[in-house]
Amino acid sequence: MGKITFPKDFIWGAATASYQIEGAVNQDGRGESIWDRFSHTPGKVLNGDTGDVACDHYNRYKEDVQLMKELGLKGYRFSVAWPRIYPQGKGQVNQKGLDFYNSLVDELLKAGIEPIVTLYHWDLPQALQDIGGWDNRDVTDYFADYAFKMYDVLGDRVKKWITHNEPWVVAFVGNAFGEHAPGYKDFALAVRITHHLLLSHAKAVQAYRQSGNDDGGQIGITLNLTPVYPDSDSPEDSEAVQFQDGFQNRWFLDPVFKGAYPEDILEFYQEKYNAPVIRPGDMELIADNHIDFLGINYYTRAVVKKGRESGFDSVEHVHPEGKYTEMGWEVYPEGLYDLLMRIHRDYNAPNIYITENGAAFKDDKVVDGIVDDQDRLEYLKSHFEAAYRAIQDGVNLKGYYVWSFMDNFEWAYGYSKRFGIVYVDYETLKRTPKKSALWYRDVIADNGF
Ligand SMILES: CO[C@H](O)c1c[n+]2c([nH]1)[C@H](O)[C@@H](O)[C@H](O)[C@H]2CO
Repeated sequence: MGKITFPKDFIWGAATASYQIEGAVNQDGRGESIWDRFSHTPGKVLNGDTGDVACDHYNRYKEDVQLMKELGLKGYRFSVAWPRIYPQGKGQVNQKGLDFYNSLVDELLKAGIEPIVTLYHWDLPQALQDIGGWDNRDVTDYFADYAFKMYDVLGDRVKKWITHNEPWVVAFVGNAFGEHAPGYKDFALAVRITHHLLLSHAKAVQAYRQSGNDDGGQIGITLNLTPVYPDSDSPEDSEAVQFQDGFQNRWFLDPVFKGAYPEDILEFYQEKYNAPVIRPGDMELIADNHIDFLGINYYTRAVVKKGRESGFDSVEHVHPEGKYTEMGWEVYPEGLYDLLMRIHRDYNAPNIYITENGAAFKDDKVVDGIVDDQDRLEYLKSHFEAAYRAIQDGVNLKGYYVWSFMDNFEWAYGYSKRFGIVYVDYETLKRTPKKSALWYRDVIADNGF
């Protein structure tokens, strides 16, 4: 592909999340989160790593924003730690927590960087988990109250909001697979939680419309969407694709855009798990609170075939020959094009932002003190090209936030996986742009490559 130039005002950014970078977990009145509890539980996180210090962004944010400015970032996606605002999840507000995010937003605006704020990126206040967490329907109201507080405090300057980051991961990885906080292995619980997450999303959108701070503002949700391909053209493999696409993608896309769960998956869940628990009015609330944009986190595709067991959910993942990242995820930029075109075609999405895309690689080659992450540079370049093709074919893609601005706490993998375009030395906490960051700086300056 020759030189490409993205649309004027395309937002080139980078993304992070509170628990993964902030550290300072006991500073300035922050309450405990489910990730504090989970990471401090032996055996849950590789090497016993925790987010206690992470990148110490809470104390180094001015330095980090300065580095973002030097790289020329147009946008920065970060999340608010709910336990910094409401240490008990509700009730007493922690002013020092509000002060931090107020100051961070001011630093970003001074640097000419537009903030896009995620309200929930997995660090639920432990006090709410102690009363059932997302399985307790009351938590949907506590989330809306927390959201309203953030709109009130930051809404005059923050004009792009994301209610949830990846409700599928929150529900299933944390409550069905047991690999994330709070660590349950109960599929029916996970299905119930998906409904409460979507309900809380709708209530947070409603709160935004009522906040009086939504003038010129936009609110959306970020979904981890994975295009699914069949291993063969057999009817069995097509059925496996139908389930996997429904389980991972349509279960969230349909309610958000069409106000109803996909019939095939709903029927399957009701029969097998007697879930979700939907009250009268719930679907109308979800249907009536439209989003202004969809955030898409894209990393890789899925290739599936019918599994050995019987049943709609009998799916086996296939791993084709090709290049893989350190997470074992196939490098498949075409999947981003196919996904964007599908969302455009099937859901007529309003504005779309890629709210996360990036890769973990070994980062073990250093030239003149700079990590020579050519593999990450090429990963990003090929995905930018796929995004560009989608824009040329009519997709309303308005921005791209690379995951991640800097190396950080990679959940159950701890600090063993590096996604950053900026290298973090965890001994000294020194930040050093990698080759990919210096290349990205030029892409941003030229609005293309
Ligand atoms: C299939 O990947 C998921 O969509 C996904 C990947 N990632 C995510 N979601 C999370 O939003 C980030 O907090 C992770 O650090 C990041 C890298 O693992």
